Amino acid sequence: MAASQIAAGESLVSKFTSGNVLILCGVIGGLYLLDFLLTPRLDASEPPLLKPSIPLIGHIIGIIWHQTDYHRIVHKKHPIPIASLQMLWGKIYTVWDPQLAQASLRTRNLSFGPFVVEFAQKAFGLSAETFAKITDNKDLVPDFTEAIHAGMQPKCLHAMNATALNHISRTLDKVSPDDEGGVAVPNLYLWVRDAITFATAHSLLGKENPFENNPSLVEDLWTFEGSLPHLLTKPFPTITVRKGYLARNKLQAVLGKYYTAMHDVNDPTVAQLTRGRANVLRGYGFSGVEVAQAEVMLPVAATTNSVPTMYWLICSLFAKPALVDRIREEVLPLLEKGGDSDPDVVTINISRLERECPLLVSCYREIMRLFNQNVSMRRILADTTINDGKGNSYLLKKGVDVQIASGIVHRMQGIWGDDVLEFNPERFLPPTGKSAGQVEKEKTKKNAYIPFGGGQHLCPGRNFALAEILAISSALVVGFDLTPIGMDFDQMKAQPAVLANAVAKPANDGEGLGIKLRRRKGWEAAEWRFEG
Ligand code: HEM
Repeated sequence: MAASQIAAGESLVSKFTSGNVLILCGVIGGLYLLDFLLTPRLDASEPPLLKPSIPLIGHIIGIIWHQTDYHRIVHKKHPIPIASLQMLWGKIYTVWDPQLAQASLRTRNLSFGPFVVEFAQKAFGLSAETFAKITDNKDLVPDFTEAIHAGMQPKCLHAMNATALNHISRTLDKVSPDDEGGVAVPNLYLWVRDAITFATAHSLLGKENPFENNPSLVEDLWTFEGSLPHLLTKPFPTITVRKGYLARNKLQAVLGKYYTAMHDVNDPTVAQLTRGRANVLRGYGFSGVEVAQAEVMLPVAATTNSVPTMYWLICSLFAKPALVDRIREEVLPLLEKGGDSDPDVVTINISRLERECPLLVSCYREIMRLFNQNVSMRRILADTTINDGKGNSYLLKKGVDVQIASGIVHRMQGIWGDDVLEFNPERFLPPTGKSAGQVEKEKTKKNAYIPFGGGQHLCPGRNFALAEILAISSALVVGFDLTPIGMDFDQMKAQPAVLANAVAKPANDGEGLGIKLRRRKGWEAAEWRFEG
């Protein structure tokens, strides 16, 4: 290349570069000017404003990028009880103090309803006509919420639990007593995921449930679940979220046939939760196909958090053989052998597990504390003042959104102690002392424990999840030896939870950790059954 050509090229590059630098400076300068002009003016009693490091858009980028973990990042930098985060020229409030979190969750002036509506259109791809049935009928969301609560009354809940768990017992019964070497499960997470998803779909949708004869739907369900954050945020989802979009379509199509055939109405094995929700939608003019479009979310809501919780509990228990021994001791007296006049049938009473196995329950709650990073969203319907019980109050203004992050309060060292980041199986054992100091400490912990949200939208499935997880883990602890394959039980890393889930999943869908599942001596022929 001639020297003149090189010189011409260099000058072009330097012109181009200096041009770019000028544009960049202009953009940054413009952003700062806009930021100065557009910074929201706050009332003195509103939560303090935290401006983003990139003017106007820094917090938005942070939340999209880091999802639920963004709260930890900001709170670490600004360890204050509550804040206003600037988002463009508006703001959201974010609550980090346990008492303020409880106050925000409890007041009816802060509502989840508007998010349900906004979420529905994008997540389910509803037509304008179907969406209008939701927005034109102001009572639809409250009626739907009421149907959820009615469907989770103790009698309905017991029926759901019994169906789900007896379905799971089929998975356990499949482990052959003759197979002394044990059954190799290549991926523990996928094994737990599939067993719980099938069982839950069966208990929700009854014997006609489409998953029964079409196991590939489980994969579709989790593909759809994993793509929810993208369906909500990305433009042109038919192209940009192709796999999730197709999986959702497939699920909606099979469920469309299910609801059009009115199985939810006519099959007595369908859960009241499913029937009640569909009944509300039909009452507002939804066709079977439209019910299916919205109700594609039900099996997702019922599994998305239970599955990883079950997984982390198994990993944390079986990483500590001495702990497994102690829990075994706790569970053994509750088992009844010889049900159904069959000496091999072993029955576990689920309600007794909760009452009589404090260590197992403590482990479950500890897993929930450690792996739950739920962010509850609320919109403020009227100006509201909340206080922290220590003399500080904050004004929350109508129309602003609030985020309440459990991942922060669950990991506050001042509340949980120096081992806050470790799995302490005994942390939630019933307190032994009753001194004023201990009572106060327990109260603080109770306020700082919000894995299921709270108030009107407190998770209605929490008792279903508790029963399901305690029952499966007790059968595993008593009847089986689990030996890790690949890595050890305590080596699996969690990926940060995305905003659509409360509980963190294992990295790479748990790849790298399998198990050898073997029946324990003395329990070779056991057939596991569960009752309410
Ligand atoms: C370990 C398991 C579970 C966890 C950690 C969990 C967590 C949550 C959380 C944090 C919320 C939002 C609460 C709020 O914003 O205040 C929620 C809502 C909900 N959950 Fe769960 N959940 C679990 C299991 C289940 C199960 C098994 C079901 C169904 C059988 C279920 C059904 C629902 C429904 C329908 C809602 C929406 C309630 C409403 O809008 O009023 N969840 N869950």
